[in-house]
Amino acid sequence: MNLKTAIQINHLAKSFGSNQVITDCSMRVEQGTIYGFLGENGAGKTTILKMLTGLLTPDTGSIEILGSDMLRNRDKLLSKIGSLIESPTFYEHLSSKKNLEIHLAYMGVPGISSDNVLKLVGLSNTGEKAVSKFSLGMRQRLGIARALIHQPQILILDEPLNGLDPMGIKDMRELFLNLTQQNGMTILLSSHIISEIEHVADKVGIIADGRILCESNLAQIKTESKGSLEDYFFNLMSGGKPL
Ligand SMILES: Nc1ncnc2c1ncn2[C@@H]1O[C@H](COP(=O)(O)OP(=O)(O)OP(=O)(O)O)[C@@H](O)[C@H]1O
Repeated sequence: MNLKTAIQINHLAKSFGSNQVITDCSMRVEQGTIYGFLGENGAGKTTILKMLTGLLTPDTGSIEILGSDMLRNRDKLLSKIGSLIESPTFYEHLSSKKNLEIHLAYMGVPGISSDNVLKLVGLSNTGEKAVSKFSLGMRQRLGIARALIHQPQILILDEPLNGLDPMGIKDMRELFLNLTQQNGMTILLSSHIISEIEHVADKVGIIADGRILCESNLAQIKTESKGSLEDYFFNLMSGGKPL
């Protein structure tokens, strides 16, 4: 099946001062699929996800989202993206529902009801509780809810499973699979939990020292490397050859 492209980045580079952290990175994420983005600490995952969501500007290279140039059509494209990058910030004194309603009003689109999206992420019972009293996992769930409420076509999630308990991780796995399979959403997510990427991803991209080492379908990795994604990842990190 020939799937349409949701995200295409070409030859992206980014430096902070004299430190080049992203070098000639190209990636392709197909519509309606889950792309798992793996790499060690400091490899450059967040920097790429920030460039995709307009939080950083690349020095060179291009980003196309849903067929449009991100750098030229940033505002229009941002309404089609939901994102959770690093620790989300909220209006701490307000409830989860109020936080979501403010975000939806800011996005200026109809979206889904805050009650429905809170149910999706398992936060229905938080009522009037201020976000300042939320645990790390609850904040992460609310961050995912905020990424979803305006019904984006693309979700970009940087380590969304951080702080979630085992049940929360399982719930999110099911939510991500449902969002792609039932709503046709495209999800690009980074995680250090390789087994979680293995559970949900259609395609995997691995980055090291700011360079994409490989981009392959998970099924192909499993068949051709004759092992788990974890084996493949560790082998690559120790200098093994990509597929
Ligand atoms: N604002 C910044 N100023 C200077 N250097 C930065 C900045 N942001 C990131 N870096 C550097 O860029 C490199 C890549 O960082 P990045 O956060 O993208 O990695 P990562 O793969 O997301 O890591 P982690 O898994 O630890 O979150 C690191 O060397 C980091 O120190």
